[in-house]
Amino acid sequence: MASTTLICDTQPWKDLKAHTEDIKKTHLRDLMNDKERCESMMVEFDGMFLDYSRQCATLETIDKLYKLAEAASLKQQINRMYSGEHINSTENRSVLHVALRAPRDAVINSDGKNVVPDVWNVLDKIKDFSEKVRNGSWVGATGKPLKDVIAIGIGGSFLGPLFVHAALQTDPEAVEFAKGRQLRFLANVDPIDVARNIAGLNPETTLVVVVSKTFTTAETMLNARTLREWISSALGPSAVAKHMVAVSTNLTLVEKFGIDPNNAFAFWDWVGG
Ligand SMILES: O=P(O)(O)OC[C@H]1O[C@](O)(CO)[C@@H](O)[C@@H]1O
Repeated sequence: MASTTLICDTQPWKDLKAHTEDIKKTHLRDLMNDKERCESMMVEFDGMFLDYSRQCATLETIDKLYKLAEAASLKQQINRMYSGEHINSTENRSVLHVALRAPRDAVINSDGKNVVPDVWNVLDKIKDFSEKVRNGSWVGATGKPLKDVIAIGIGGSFLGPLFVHAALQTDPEAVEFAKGRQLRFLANVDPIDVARNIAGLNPETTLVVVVSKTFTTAETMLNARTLREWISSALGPSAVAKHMVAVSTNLTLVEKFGIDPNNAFAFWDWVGG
């Protein structure tokens, strides 16, 4: 059973709080002169290098943080997450975004079912579709390859894709593949933003991706309907199946909206919205 003690009432919290007052008296420049400290605050794993030595923290701080993690039962909580327990108590569900990046042979259960094979089915489907768009074998209603993408979504359904986009902007291979293509984000209901998003784009060569966990979010659905109209008024209603795809947990609503279920990329309740 979960502890009812608030973390701020524990001794490790109080120790850390007192320690922060001490550390404020030391300038970062002096901390950086401590070679042992700096070397201990750099780690490398699998080609990734993390240097957290430029924080106002000493080895004693790290020790106190570990003690706090122990008091919070951090390891046990991580294990509960990985084993699919309903740790999101307000929504009574598992929290398994880790399953989205698990290897094919991993076993991660939610409500008694290994979710990893479903994840890989969708990842393979996304790869297959995006490769067709990239190599031009997926064509729009008038037979032209799709070169530009508008991503509709708000909140996490906007920030997640934006994060990946920002990260890849400095990757030379991604930059090369993105040449001649535009990716735009439509993340609010300001009509000026819609106008700005579609300015200079041709519906014949544009793909619209609607990202919404629920597929009911008012702002997202309004923007999705506006762009559905943009496409169908230019190319006819049947063009929607070629020019709009969705990422959602609610495949019933996706289909009702007019998006081909074959071009709907599912995810699950246990992914945070
Ligand atoms: O992905 P959805 O269901 O469209 O929701 C978008 C956003 O709206 C919220 O539900 C509420 O702002 C966020 O949690 C979420 O990121």
